[in-house]
Amino acid sequence: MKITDIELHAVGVPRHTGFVNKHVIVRIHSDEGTVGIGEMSDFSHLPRYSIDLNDLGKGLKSVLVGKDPFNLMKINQDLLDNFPEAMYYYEKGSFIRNGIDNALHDLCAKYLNVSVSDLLGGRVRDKLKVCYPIFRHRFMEEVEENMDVVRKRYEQGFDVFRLYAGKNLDADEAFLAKVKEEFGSRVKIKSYDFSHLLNWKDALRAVKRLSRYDLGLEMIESPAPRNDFEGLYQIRLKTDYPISEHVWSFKQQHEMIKKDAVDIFNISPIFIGGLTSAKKAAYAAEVVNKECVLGTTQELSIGTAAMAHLGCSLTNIHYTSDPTGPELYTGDVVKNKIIYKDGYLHAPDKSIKGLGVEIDDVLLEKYRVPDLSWGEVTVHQLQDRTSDSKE
Ligand SMILES: O=C(O)C(=O)C[C@@H](O)[C@H](O)C(=O)O
Ligand SMILES: [Mg+2]
Ligand SMILES: [Mg+2]
Repeated sequence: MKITDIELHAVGVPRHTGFVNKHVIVRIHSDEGTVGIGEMSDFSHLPRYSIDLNDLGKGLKSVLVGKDPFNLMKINQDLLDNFPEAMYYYEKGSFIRNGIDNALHDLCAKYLNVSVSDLLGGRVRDKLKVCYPIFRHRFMEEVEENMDVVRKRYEQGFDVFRLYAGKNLDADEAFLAKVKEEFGSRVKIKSYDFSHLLNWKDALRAVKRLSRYDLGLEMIESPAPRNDFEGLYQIRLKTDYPISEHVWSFKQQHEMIKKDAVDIFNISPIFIGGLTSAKKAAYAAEVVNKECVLGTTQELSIGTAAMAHLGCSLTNIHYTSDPTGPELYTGDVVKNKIIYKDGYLHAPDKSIKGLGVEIDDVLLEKYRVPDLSWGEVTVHQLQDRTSDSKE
């Protein structure tokens, strides 16, 4: 089989917070007539430049057209040559590689008439426990807004949440106290995510203060600046809570392994550049006896389906994971959205070939945007995924 063409479609999908995220939906065509779909998720992260999709399409065609899609390892090497990994969390080249790699998995699985799960080593589970994100408080009045989010999502079946913390500890503390008072042990807050905003000592002080409201805390995420391996190591020695960090490059993961800087690797195909690379990162974690959680950039259903297949194939996931994108957005671009029930992300049925989701062309047109250009957004909005313009 040979790749014959690549399609890239930019879409802008609003979240329930009003924040609009731009993604690129991928189609990879082959000379067998089989078409693979993928998703370059959430370009709406800093740095504040945008990619010209016409130029990107030409570049990807020059790399991929004529190649056998089953040569996944070689194609991933070629993609890395063209879109090298960087020591940066939101490297857009990783998003590009991810969209191509998950589309190639869809294409190959469809050609073999199997599920993507069968290309990833099969399943150890059919669903993943996940948590709903509570975005960062900047102002005290956001506490009640976030309590409403917990109430609404609890009614929907989510009983585990994660808190982005550290900008307004008074508000964080007030929120946790309210959750404990109103929900008791019915709701769990599985992590405080400091998003690399604090140095490790400030994060440690915040952990000591907020863990007075330990509502089932599983981990502390990103409690030091990006690539501060010493800082992760220091806080890891000084708190009983497991430390987790996102994996955004193999060099970074290697440094964290050498430093013994974390307990948990937070692995998302989007940040490491695809399912193929995410498997490598998860297996490296297993080799050094570290746990993984499936992270997220908050993908649409195509990207989330790829992550569900991956997460259900991994043996070293025992904490609550994060992919809830289809529940955060007001829309999607597929005919059959990913299913969440009782706080679990359900992987697509293995009897459905490929990723198990199908593009809805009407919705694709509904959400289509001309490019990945930036609108008027503030750093606060970008960091906390909100349309609220209070500064
Ligand atoms: O765990 C994290 O860190 C995130 O989920 C980062 C968020 O910014 C995510 O990428 C989002 O877009 O909500
Ligand atoms: Mg995080
Ligand atoms: Mg994101």
